[in-house]
Amino acid sequence: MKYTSSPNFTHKQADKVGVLITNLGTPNAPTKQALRPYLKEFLSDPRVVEIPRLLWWMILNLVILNIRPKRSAKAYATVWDEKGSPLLVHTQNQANAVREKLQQQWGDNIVVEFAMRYGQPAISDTIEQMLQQGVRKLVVLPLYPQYCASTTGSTFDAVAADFQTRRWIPELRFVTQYCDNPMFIQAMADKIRQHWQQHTRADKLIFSYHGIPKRYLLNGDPYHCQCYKTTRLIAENLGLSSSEYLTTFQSRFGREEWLKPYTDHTLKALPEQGVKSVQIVCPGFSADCLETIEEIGEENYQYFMQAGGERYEYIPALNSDAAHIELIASLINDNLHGWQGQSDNRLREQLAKDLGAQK
Ligand SMILES: C=CC1=C(C)c2cc3[nH]c(cc4nc(cc5[nH]c(cc1n2)c(C)c5CCC(=O)O)C(CCC(=O)O)=C4C)c(C)c3C=C
Ligand SMILES: [Fe+2]
Ligand SMILES: [Fe+2]
Repeated sequence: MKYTSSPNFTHKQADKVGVLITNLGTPNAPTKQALRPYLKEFLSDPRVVEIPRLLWWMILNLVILNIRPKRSAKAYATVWDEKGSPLLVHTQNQANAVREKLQQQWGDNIVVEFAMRYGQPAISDTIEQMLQQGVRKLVVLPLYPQYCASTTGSTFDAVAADFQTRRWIPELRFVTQYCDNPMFIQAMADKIRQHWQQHTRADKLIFSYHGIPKRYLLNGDPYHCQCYKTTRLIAENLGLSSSEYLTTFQSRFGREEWLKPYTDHTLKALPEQGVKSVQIVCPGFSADCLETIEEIGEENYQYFMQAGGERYEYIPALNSDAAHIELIASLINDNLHGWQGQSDNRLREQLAKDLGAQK
């Protein structure tokens, strides 16, 4: 059979609304053996590395996958704890909290799950599980505040690839970005204010976002623009003047030029310019992960201090903060219009009765 069917379907089954929260994904363990398949899946995605396939296949398989797994495993080992990868743990906690909140509001006709674009739990397995529970309307919310083809676009590809295999696809709503959502901006600004209250302010506030190749921006990706918009709105909310903050881009991969200014270069240069204390915040990451805990919290801390810096603080991601859960629930509620009512289910119940009566 070309298309998968819906074997458990009965006419009596109530239609459910599904909410699928996604993030990037993480290896199963901080080991070379676990890093290899994870990096292979991630870096084979043509949305992530836009290089002619044959050339990239050779570079990836003959060079990168022989070097990077060991190096990355070492980095992951520094952030891993007894519960596992921070990204997985935070995403799981976010989904649990959002589920509790939305089910209080809408009852158990709403199904909330999370999945990862790469690794587990996989998007297609999770969609399958949700459809088995009777989900006929699906909201997908990738937890990337700024749209990027490599992350958000790729998540859409994974959902679409799953649908291509199905006979009966659900209704779909897909959130592409929330870089300027007032609740997001407020939550980020409040997080920074709370940090200031506990630690006082530093000379500069640095907004560091994950980079992408500059070529993607020149080819029309809105990510760079949306990162700057997020920074501007948070800075306005905090009443900062332009000399009090900077936007930078971290986590370069490969040799080509990425979005500038680079976070590491900036931090190495600031002490010489008289900036001895900095606070770093990463509004592109909805959960703390390797790139914030290790790269910003440890690696870049070393660069700044070794260059003559005196004080360096990382302000954590929103993770499962109450304001973040409120924001996520609100983004979902914005996408439930016309879906939350009981009318569909009443119609279905009526239909089931009618069919019963015909027998
Ligand atoms: C937040 C948005 C992200 C963008 C944009 C992004 C682009 C991007 N990333 C790579 C390569 C790697 N990224 C890695 C880790 C990683 N990346 C993001 C987010 C974005 N990436 C997150 C949240 C994480 C952390 C995952 C975790 O498990 O904690 C890695 C793996 C680690 C390593 O080996 O360094 C790679 C590789 C590219 C090429 C890219 C291009 C657009
Ligand atoms: Fe990345
Ligand atoms: Fe990194």
